[in-house]
Amino acid sequence: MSGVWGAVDVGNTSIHIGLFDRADSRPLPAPTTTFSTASREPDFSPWAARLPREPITWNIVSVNRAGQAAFENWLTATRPHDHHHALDHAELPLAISVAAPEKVGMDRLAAAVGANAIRDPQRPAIIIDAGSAITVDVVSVAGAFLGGAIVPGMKMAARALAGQTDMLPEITVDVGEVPTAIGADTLAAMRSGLFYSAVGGVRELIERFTAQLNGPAPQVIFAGGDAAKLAPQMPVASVTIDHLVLGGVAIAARHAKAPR
Ligand SMILES: Nc1ncnc2c1ncn2[C@@H]1O[C@H](COP(=O)(O)OP(=O)(O)O)[C@@H](O)[C@H]1O
Ligand SMILES: CC(C)(COP(=O)(O)O)[C@@H](O)C(=O)NCCC(=O)O
Ligand SMILES: [K+]
Repeated sequence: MSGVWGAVDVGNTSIHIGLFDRADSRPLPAPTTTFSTASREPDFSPWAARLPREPITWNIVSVNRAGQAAFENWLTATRPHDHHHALDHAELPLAISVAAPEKVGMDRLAAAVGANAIRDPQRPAIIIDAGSAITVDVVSVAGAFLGGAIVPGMKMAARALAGQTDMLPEITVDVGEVPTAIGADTLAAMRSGLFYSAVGGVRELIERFTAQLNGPAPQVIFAGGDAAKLAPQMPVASVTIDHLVLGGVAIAARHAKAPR
């Protein structure tokens, strides 16, 4: 058995992969190596040379079946001695207080596992995973996943504007760019609308979740490709943890009864 395990987060934009040291006993383990590739037509080859020779066991959370199949096929073809396992909600060390836990995205649940490992146990947490979609979710003071909200991500909203109009082009909202609110041309107006509607949406959801929880102030935790754009715009303090989902997967692997 190798001293590392692999964690894989298959989202709708990216496949994020991390290697974890099995001896990492921190509440939220951090990957020693990470690699990301596009979910659509992923290319794992740049990474293959960096993997140890010994067989690795991979735990996967996926919300994109084609991306998951591409990873599993690559593994079978190039690393036939490795094992892979797609985690199920029931395998997570997490109470899931919704009627249909099997329907919740495993990335949302793995992020909740990660959040539970780092939050103040006296406070609930609000988790914003700003990826293809922006999910804003809650774990209670007791650590249970309560659900949340799902919003189109900025890139998705930009594609929708371009795809469903005649005159609007497809634009990107670049990292580090804080648009002028009053856009003086089409592109500037789109940039403003995409950015501030995402900012405002997340802010409103944080406020409403906080009011509904009606207890100690929630801790706010950001993750995902657009976290760096959104977190600085919030009126509340937050932390951004890039490896929240992968770390949650590593915790699940650590808690699993059978050695993986
Ligand atoms: N280099 C990049 N490639 C693709 N998307 C990026 C990049 N940098 C930031 N993003 C933003 O991050 C989002 C995807 O985040 P990610 O966490 O990879 O998503 P998912 O978990 O859905 O796969 C995109 O919607 C886009 O706005
Ligand atoms: C909400 C999501 C699309 C987010 O996916 P992502 O942005 O990480 O690619 C994904 O978690 C999903 O498909 N969830 C299933 C439905 C649910 O969570 O209720
Ligand atoms: K997401």
